[in-house]
Amino acid sequence: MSFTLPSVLTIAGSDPSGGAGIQADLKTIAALGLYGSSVITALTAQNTTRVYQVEDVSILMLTDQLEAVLSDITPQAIKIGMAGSSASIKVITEKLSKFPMIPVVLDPVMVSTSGGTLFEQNGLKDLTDKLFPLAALVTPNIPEAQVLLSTKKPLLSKNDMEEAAMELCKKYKTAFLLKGGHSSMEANDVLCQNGIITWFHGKRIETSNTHGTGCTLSSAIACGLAMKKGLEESILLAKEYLTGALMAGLELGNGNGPIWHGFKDT
Ligand SMILES: Nc1ncnc2c1ncn2[C@@H]1O[C@H](COP(=O)(O)OP(=O)(O)OP(=O)(O)O)[C@@H](O)[C@H]1O
Ligand SMILES: Cc1ncc(CO)c(N)n1
Repeated sequence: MSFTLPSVLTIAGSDPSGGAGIQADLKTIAALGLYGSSVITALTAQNTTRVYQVEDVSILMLTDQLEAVLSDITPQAIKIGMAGSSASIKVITEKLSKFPMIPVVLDPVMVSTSGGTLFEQNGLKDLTDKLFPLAALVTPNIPEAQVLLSTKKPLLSKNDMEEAAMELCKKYKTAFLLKGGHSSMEANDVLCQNGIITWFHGKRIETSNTHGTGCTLSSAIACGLAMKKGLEESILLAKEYLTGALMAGLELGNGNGPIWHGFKDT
């Protein structure tokens, strides 16, 4: 008996400790029952405690990876995480613009949970000018939203988050899910789509093992879109999966540990 599966492509950086980046994305996609392919933008040497080193793959290698995957196992949705340099962003934009019908979820990764820099700010203009217009959804956390809005305002209250999501939506003319993991409230995320605000409520789980939560959420949303679910339903399902993976209570590593992507099977 043969079968096929919807496929999700992740374009992101590698995390050798397995909790974030490409590794988190592929685990999420497999756990949700879809086929995952991956294009690596950068290698990182990191673990749950810190980022040791970051090295972009060559532009030629990035180009060939994108061509190899897109010409063969064309995905039904794409997640972009750590985008790499301005030059990488240009290649990704050029290749993806040939597939305008594939929905893109863009996680504008800037800093790791452990505090390491994963994106050079001089690439910011290319990220926002070139990649944002390709995205069906952009998923910043609170510090990333502050950078994108050029503000130091704390964005801690419900009202602050709603206003920031609205401003992001207006400024960059696409949908934004502002994630509340870094707020002092429950783990609530706010969506602004076409000027309409929708909240996604999540219970805050008392843990410091949150390495890769953002990567997991964005790739899970891409899975929903690949299954032809609407944006709101995809976010709801992604939050539910992420909450389960956090609640599983995995303890690994000496820092902000990973979550358990395989919790559904145990
Ligand atoms: N302690 C927690 N309990 C429940 N949900 C959480 C917790 N921390 C974060 N989340 C959820 O995880 C998702 C990612 O949010 P967060 O703001 O932490 O993103 P991030 O900083 O990009 O993640 P990452 O750690 O991968 O860089 C959001 O849906 C957020 O609500
Ligand atoms: C490769 C990579 N992408 C994203 C993040 C953000 O969690 C990380 N720590 N590492």
